[in-house]
Amino acid sequence: MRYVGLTTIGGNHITTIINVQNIQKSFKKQTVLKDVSLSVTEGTVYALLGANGSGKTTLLKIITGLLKQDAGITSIKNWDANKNARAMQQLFSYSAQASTVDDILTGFENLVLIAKLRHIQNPKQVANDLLTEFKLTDAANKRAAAYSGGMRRRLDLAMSLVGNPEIVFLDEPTTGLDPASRNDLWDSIRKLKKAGKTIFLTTQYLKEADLLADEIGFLRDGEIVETGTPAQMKRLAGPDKLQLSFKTETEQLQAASHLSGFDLQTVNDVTLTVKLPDTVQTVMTILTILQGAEIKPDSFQVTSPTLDDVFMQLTKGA
Ligand SMILES: Nc1ncnc2c1ncn2[C@@H]1O[C@H](COP(=O)(O)OP(=O)(O)OP(=O)(O)O)[C@@H](O)[C@H]1O
Repeated sequence: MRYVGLTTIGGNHITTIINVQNIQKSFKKQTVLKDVSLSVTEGTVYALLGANGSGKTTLLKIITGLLKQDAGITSIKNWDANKNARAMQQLFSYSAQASTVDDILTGFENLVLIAKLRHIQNPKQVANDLLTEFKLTDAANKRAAAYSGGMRRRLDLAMSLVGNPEIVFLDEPTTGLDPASRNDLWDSIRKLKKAGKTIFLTTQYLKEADLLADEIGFLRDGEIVETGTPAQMKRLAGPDKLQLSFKTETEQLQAASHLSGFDLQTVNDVTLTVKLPDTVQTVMTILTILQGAEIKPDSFQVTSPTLDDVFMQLTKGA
């Protein structure tokens, strides 16, 4: 087996498994990808973060050989998508935004069908194992049409794992899911990583990238404008904030004077925000100070930086 970019750090081999160099792609006159380069290390999770229409799906399709680039090179384990498509496709699964689940079939039948199409031995056993793994055993014999959005996405992911691929590509795996289903899917993705798989996912959610990824690439205006670990990205976006609302302006002013040692901003006559260098600890300290001063906020909430905040930071830096 050939590898790209094999290096050794402290006795451990670090292997670049996905390599993308200077990719360009336009649709007619619209340039979608100007010049995209990235690499993904074997056994890690890479999150490609970007807004609607930034070109995430286009890049994913190019890396997986579903779409041809205008210029540049991509490879998976040194197989070039345009020259070695068949060999390369054995290595990965691709879970697109549009589900491949067949509504007329049950969850079990969907999995068996895929296993048979891929000439997997013992398709029923494979289907049952995946149903267990993705907590779908109780719904195994229900038609997929009756599945919730979260169950359907889990089934879709299970189907993509038939054949045990080394690399899993997921295009916006949790878009449209409710928070509970999103959490379930995140758990499934973490398990895949623990099982040693390399995962390349696209997302619009900074939080998703933060929770799952080892490395994040931020795609904007056809380029990766920032790359880094979740911690580095979050530093770029700024800290969490505590928003405190009071019943009266007097209370707000009193609170502000007691909290003068913090990084405060006045939103309006009754609302303050406080930057939180260490979210939990700082919130506890602030509430303790207010309690000591007998000032009770009318309401409070912690907000985390959003993709918009990262955008704003990156725009500032541009
Ligand atoms: N086959 C195509 N023909 C013409 N334009 C296309 C085609 N595929 C994508 N585009 C355009 O390329 C741009 C990027 O689309 P893409 O689907 O890659 O973005 P995305 O970041 O995945 O967006 P989303 O988060 O909405 O899925 C969009 O403006 C889209 O309309």
